[in-house]
Amino acid sequence: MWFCRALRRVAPNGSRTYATQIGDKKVAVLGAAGGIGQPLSLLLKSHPGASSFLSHLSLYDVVNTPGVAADLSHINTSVKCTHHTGSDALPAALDGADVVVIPAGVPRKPGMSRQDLFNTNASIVQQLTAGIASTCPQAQVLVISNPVNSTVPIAAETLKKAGVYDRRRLFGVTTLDLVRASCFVAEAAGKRPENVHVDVLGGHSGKTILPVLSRVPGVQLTKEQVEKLTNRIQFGGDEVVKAKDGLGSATLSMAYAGARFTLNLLRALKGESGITEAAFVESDIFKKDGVDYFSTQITLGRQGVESVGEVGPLDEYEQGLLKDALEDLKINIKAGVDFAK
Ligand SMILES: NC(=O)C1=CN([C@@H]2O[C@H](COP(=O)(O)OP(=O)(O)OC[C@H]3O[C@@H](n4cnc5c(N)ncnc54)[C@H](O)[C@@H]3O)[C@@H](O)[C@H]2O)C=CC1
Ligand SMILES: O=C([O-])CC(=O)C(=O)O
Repeated sequence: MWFCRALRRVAPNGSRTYATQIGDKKVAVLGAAGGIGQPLSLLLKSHPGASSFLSHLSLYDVVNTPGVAADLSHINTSVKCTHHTGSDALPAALDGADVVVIPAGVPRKPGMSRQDLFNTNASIVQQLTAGIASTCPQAQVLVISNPVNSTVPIAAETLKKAGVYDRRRLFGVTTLDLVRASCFVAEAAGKRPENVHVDVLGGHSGKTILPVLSRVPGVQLTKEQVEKLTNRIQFGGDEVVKAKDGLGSATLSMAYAGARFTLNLLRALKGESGITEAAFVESDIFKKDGVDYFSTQITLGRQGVESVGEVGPLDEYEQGLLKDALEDLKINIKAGVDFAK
């Protein structure tokens, strides 16, 4: 499993240890004091193998970072934690960062769509990406802030304006959709979630989320199950928003998903090969349809995106879902591009 795979070694006596290599990467978390930022930072600081590739966790927010950093710094791993509060402190937070993770912005309340967050979060992502462009233009940028289908194009346009855009270094984090899909499909099929992999393509909201349930290894589902599960995966975020009843959206599962993506990227940047994750990245697959960003499985490497995977075979039902996904994606992406211009 990803959490234990990183740099683990089995000693001759059978005990499990972690490589003693010292990490040299700096990760900046922007929005570090928030519902996602805090547990995400905890998972990065406390991961048993993290100090083998991570040396510095830089915690940035507009409020409360001293407390988060003081608290995390009492965890006995070698990852250094620093805190930076307010926009004047952004350059110091980003200085020398190899990876920047952005969970800054407002979450949904019941009755809202992710696109309803656009007015607030678009300018937050734009401002933070402009900071990245001027301070750490070579960094890998992981956008969590919603609506991801629009905030990723905003980040791309902002980096392009500054002349530092490289499609290999910008990701919209869609990992939570795959994590959820594993849970829901495993539950329906009577399997262990750890052993179920579901490809989820497209974007990160409603109908733009396209779970490929026709090719889950070792799982056969009825038509009725497929339709029910597809809807549950597409609207899984709403379940959490409803359950939290006004107190926000998914934070803990998102922190888990964000940490998984970040740690896998760090392993790839260090030179480990064959690491794949899904992410919403610039992709040529549907450019002919006016959709410049799309999530498929990608291979990660020393420069970030090494190669973008195919969509693969889809059955008739999934082809219908794809058509709907592309329609919505085109609108969401255009909204982001127009805003940034
Ligand atoms: N990509 C995905 O799968 C998911 C994305 N999200 C999104 O992540 C975002 C954050 O969610 P939560 O952590 O629950 O929200 P939150 O409100 O708990 O935390 C957000 C943090 O961002 C900070 N912030 C606001 N403006 C900022 C700025 N200009 N610079 C730096 N920090 C700033 C706030 O002070 C706060 O600490 C939301 O937009 C949410 O919709 C949530 C779950 C899953
Ligand atoms: O639903 C939301 O607003 C948060 C989110 O993106 C998710 O949980 O997938």
